[in-house]
Amino acid sequence: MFIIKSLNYKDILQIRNVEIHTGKVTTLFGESGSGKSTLLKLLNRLISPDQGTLLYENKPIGEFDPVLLRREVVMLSQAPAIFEGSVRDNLLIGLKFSEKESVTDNKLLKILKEMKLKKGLDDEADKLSGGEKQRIALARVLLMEAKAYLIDEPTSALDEDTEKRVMDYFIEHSKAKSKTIVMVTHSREIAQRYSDQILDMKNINQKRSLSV
Ligand SMILES: Nc1ncnc2c1ncn2[C@@H]1O[C@H](COP(=O)(O)OP(=O)(O)OP(=O)(O)O)[C@@H](O)[C@H]1O
Repeated sequence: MFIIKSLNYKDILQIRNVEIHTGKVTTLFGESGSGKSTLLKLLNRLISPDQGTLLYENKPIGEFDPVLLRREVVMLSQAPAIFEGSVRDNLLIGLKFSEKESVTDNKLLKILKEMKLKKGLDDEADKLSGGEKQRIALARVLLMEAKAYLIDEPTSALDEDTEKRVMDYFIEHSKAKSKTIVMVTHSREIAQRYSDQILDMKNINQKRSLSV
């Protein structure tokens, strides 16, 4: 799905050769500041490389319309965006952005259950806890049925048990539909449990690894 060669972004990231495969889980693992979020932003065309090759579906990513690209390659950033309004509004907003058909309350209730969220669809979203907001954001992304999900520490605010249940569902559901996942985590256990490929950011970022 993505091919990266000799990529350079400012003094932050240098990647010689990385391939991110369709339908697989690729995990970016590494110390704080190693460029994990920067790589996700490159894959979503929020920023562009200074040098090198970044292909999406075998075409330079710069040739894609950014809005259309972001409907296919959906990013969930570290601090989940929660808007004023109800839980329902917040779940459906991704579908609106993608200009996709809305879904029934039953489907929304089912996904809340899978996310282990005991909240009603009419509850106010900005009153939710940090971990609840993360799960709403994750559910919103899942509902979009995009081709790829770029998820940046999506469960960092959850307790271990809830994190495992939510991630089990997210990964199983996505894999069953051949979605591509690129995720950032600081948890070695999460990385090992779910990944088809783990990119050690110290190693792909050669400049940093040489200086270590
Ligand atoms: N636009 C920018 N201009 C200059 N420096 C930046 C920019 N964006 C990020 N950086 C720096 O690049 C480095 C990598 O940032 P990034 O957010 O990608 O790291 P990370 O691996 O995701 O870190 P964390 O695990 O702490 O979230 C950091 O030192 C950060 O301060």
